[in-house]
Amino acid sequence: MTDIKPPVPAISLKDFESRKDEITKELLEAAETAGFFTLVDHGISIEEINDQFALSREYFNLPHEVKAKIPHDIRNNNGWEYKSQIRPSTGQADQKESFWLQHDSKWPSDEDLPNFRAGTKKFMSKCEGISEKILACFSVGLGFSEDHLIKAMDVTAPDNLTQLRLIHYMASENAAGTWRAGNHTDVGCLTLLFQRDGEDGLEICPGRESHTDHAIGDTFTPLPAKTGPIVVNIGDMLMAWSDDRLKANFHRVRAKDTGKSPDRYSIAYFNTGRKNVVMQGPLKKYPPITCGDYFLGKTKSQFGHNFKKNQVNPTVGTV
Ligand SMILES: O=C(O)CCC(=O)C(=O)O
Ligand SMILES: [Fe+2]
Repeated sequence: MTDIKPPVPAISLKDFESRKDEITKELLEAAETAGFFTLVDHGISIEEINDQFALSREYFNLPHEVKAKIPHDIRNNNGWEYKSQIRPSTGQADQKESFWLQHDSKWPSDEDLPNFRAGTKKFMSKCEGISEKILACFSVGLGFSEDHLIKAMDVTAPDNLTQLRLIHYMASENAAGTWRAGNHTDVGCLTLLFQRDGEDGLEICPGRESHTDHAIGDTFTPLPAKTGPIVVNIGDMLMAWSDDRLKANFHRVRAKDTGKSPDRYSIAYFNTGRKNVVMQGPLKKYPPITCGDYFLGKTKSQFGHNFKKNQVNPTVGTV
């Protein structure tokens, strides 16, 4: 098998403190162009990643009635959803199930799923540590104080909106005409995505950013799935917050048009500004808006509430 080189830069976080300036440069360059990069030497071991995927698989293997004890709640976007997310770009439900979590959201009991809560929270903390490093670099790069974006996404604050999302795309056959995840940009600030060897399907579209349209008909490039490197991308909120300097680019997940596609599991950690924090870029390109208004407005449109195809957010771009 040929080893396909990922079409985005791999950025090492090794010796972060002493190499911060150099890393900041690399992160900015990637975020201002592809809007995607991978992180290596980030401090989460392959074993820790595999352990979290094992917990995720155990969760999705539960009977539907058990998962339905914590249904997706549009008010806070937490809980379990099954084939219910409609992307404005496709008008169809994504062929997947997912479980959205926050530290203080509803969790499956230890009787239903032993060790899930403790293990997953530990994983979330690891994601927080990595996110803080990247957010510190972006803060400085954008001309804010180093802790500007970190404070705005502080997961210990009661109004925090940052979430972990476990995702399971079911195995399929001859999937032409369906989408595992239709073209979209992420709503929040900074997404950390974990994938597993052999479970390809993610495709990205550098140069096609959220404030244009849905990238329909554009050429997407596969980003092969690998256990270890973290795929990172910029979301709409950080694009607006940076006066469009950092790009929230389109991506999607596909199964094979013909033949079998195995199950795909992915884990996304979505850093999002806190509900009551007012976001505005250093150049004030857009009017100030609270992260809560921005985020909930966009999220609702994807779960059948206030859904309008090609809806345009008055502040910035498409949803
Ligand atoms: O599963 C993936 O690889 C991508 C998921 C994604 O893009 C999302 O949930 O926003
Ligand atoms: Fe996404």
